[in-house]
Amino acid sequence: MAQPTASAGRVLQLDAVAKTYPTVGRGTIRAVDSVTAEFSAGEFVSILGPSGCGKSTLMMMIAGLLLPSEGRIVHAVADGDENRFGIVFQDAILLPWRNVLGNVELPGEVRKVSRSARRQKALDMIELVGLKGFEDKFPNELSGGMQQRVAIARALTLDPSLLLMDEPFGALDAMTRDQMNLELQRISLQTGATVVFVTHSISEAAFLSDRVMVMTGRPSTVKEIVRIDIPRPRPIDLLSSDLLGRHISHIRAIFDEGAKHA
Ligand SMILES: Nc1ncnc2c1ncn2[C@@H]1O[C@H](COP(=O)(O)OP(=O)(O)OP(=O)(O)O)[C@@H](O)[C@H]1O
Repeated sequence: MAQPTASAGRVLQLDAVAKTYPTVGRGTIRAVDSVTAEFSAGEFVSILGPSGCGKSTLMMMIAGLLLPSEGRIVHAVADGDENRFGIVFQDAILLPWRNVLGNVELPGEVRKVSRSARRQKALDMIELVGLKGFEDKFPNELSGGMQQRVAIARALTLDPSLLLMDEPFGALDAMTRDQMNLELQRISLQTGATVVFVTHSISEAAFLSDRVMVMTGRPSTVKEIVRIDIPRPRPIDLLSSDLLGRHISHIRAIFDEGAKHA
């Protein structure tokens, strides 16, 4: 039977997606409730919501790692294209016994990409994330920010059309986080990948995104989608500008209202 495809120009559609978890002896937990949204090619969209509202659950469903209880998720890419996602989590989750090059080459190895092709791609991605010269280092020789760069390089190595990032910079200090935001902006524009980015940080979401999906408290649904109509790339000092400040205040008001929904 033919699979449904996303409408023209869309790489991803969520139609009334919901998730209810069973629990042991305590009934069920409704984590996500009727989320409907569309994502266009090359867009950077943040999912912003209070702690525990169901952001990771939504992300896992988009990645196909968890089935929705209701609704449907439609990807525009051909069915069976296993390279469509790159995923980056809060922890870099690198293999400690492999060096940077070995970690970045791993997805190519798993997919049986030829040795020379996967090595060249890994070297290109290592350069893209600013780690040229660190190919032989092991994870324990790298800072948290550098480890996350390796995780991003690894996620990009199969040319995903969709990059899913679940609080990738949540564990980093503020200055490293600003720097990583700039790097991610550059990388996303350079690769043209659609990025879906989960964060708790209103300013990070506003700075990086074309659109910010503000979620309510649990069960999480879309409170409002805010468009940030400032051309990308954006300089880091935009963070202290009135222009972005107005967007941040607007999002904060929606966020505070949505959190009460819990
Ligand atoms: N496998 C599971 N079984 C039962 N409940 C779960 C499961 N996974 C998540 N939950 C519950 O679903 C709710 C949403 O969890 P989720 O991790 O998606 O939220 P989140 O917004 O990503 O949280 P955080 O902001 O803390 O990262 C939480 O109440 C959580 O306890």
